[in-house]
Amino acid sequence: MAAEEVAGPRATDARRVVLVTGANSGIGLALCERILSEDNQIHLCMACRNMQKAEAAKSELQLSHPGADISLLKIDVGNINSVIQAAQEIRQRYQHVDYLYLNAGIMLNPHFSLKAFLSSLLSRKVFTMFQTGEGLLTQEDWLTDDGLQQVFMTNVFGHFLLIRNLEPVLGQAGCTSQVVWTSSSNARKSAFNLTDYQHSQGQESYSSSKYATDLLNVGLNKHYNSKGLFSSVVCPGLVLTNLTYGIFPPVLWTLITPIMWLIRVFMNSFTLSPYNGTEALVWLFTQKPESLDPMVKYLSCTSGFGNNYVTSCKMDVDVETAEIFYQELLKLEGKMKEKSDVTGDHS
Ligand SMILES: NC(=O)C1=CN([C@@H]2O[C@H](COP(=O)(O)OP(=O)(O)OC[C@H]3O[C@@H](n4cnc5c(N)ncnc54)[C@H](OP(=O)(O)O)[C@@H]3O)[C@@H](O)[C@H]2O)C=CC1
Ligand SMILES: CC(C)=CCC[C@@H](C)[C@H]1CC[C@H]2C3=C(CC[C@]12C)[C@@]1(C)CCC(=O)[C@@H](C)[C@@H]1CC3
Repeated sequence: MAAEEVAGPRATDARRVVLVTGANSGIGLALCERILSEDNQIHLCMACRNMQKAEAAKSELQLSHPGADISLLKIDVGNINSVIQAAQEIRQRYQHVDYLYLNAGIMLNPHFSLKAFLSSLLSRKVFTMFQTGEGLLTQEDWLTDDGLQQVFMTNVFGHFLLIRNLEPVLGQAGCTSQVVWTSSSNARKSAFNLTDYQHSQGQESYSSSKYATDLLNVGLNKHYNSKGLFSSVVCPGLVLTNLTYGIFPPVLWTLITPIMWLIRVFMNSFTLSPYNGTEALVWLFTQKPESLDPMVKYLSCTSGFGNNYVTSCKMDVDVETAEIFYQELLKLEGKMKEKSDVTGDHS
């Protein structure tokens, strides 16, 4: 194992540990950069699935923050064994994880509906459409090797398993931990179904997974606040990253950038750059977790003049549904554990 992989704060070390999933690009990488600027005394753990990309991102950060204490961790949140192994590694490395940014996420092969776009453009729904993307996108989805829906596994369940397996290092007496999910304003109740929470039937797996994230946030706060673990959800706004380059190619986004700057005069959700998009995530880093509202989503916003700020909006979730969903996830966790025990798959 490389020296940097065993490095990390020990029992006597007062440095705060910040772990970010999907840290090698887009919002995750910008978040790492901004958190190091906020506090250069932290220990940053970049949790990524591709170690080559992770090394490149780490080198980039060390150029802008020489001397920063950064380590890498391999995790594929779309794979159960990888999550369990990564959690084991984290428990060995750290006594306590102070911030857990659950940011890795995917939208598989999105299809844009020009017809829906044009009809919304001429309707009263135009603002909602630009803010949430509602009705404009459908996506594909497929099964993982574990037999779960890929988008659900990556965006929701892999991260849930990570939290469950990190219990010993999250939220200890007198020492809280904060979990921050990169959710989305694209989360929609009507795209989510408790009887098909993996979204195997529909074509809006992304909306469904982000709504599931919002529900899970409520469930986690209910079950873990008393243990010192606090969870929040954030929407970074529309940000140009590899995720949005799956909708249109970069050149097309570049061509419509002046239009998007114009839209931003009327809509604060067009944050556009990863730096702007991380505003709410960085703001949460500076907040007392006990003061946060589990029923709201924190939104990164950028004004027409390019100033960043944070707002919040009440989520369309109810505690009963959140609890039922939470129990479903526990059942699924048990089922997957049983399956791996039966197959003897402990790799
Ligand atoms: N861009 C936007 O407008 C918005 C994005 N978001 C959310 O922000 C988050 C970050 O996305 P964004 O920065 O835009 O997109 P990027 O594609 O740039 O970043 C996604 C990150 O997640 C990683 N990732 C994907 N799948 C896995 C996996 N199975 N295991 C581990 N890591 C994985 C990617 O790694 P790799 O490089 O190896 O693929 C990458 O580092 C996502 O959760 C997304 O849903 C929310 C609202 C708006
Ligand atoms: C700006 C112009 C003239 C055209 C772009 C139209 C759409 C491609 C665009 C409008 C609103 C966008 C949007 C998203 C993707 C691209 C749009 C649909 C998201 C769904 C991307 C991922 C998210 O998580 C959401 C927060 C975004 C919401 C807005």
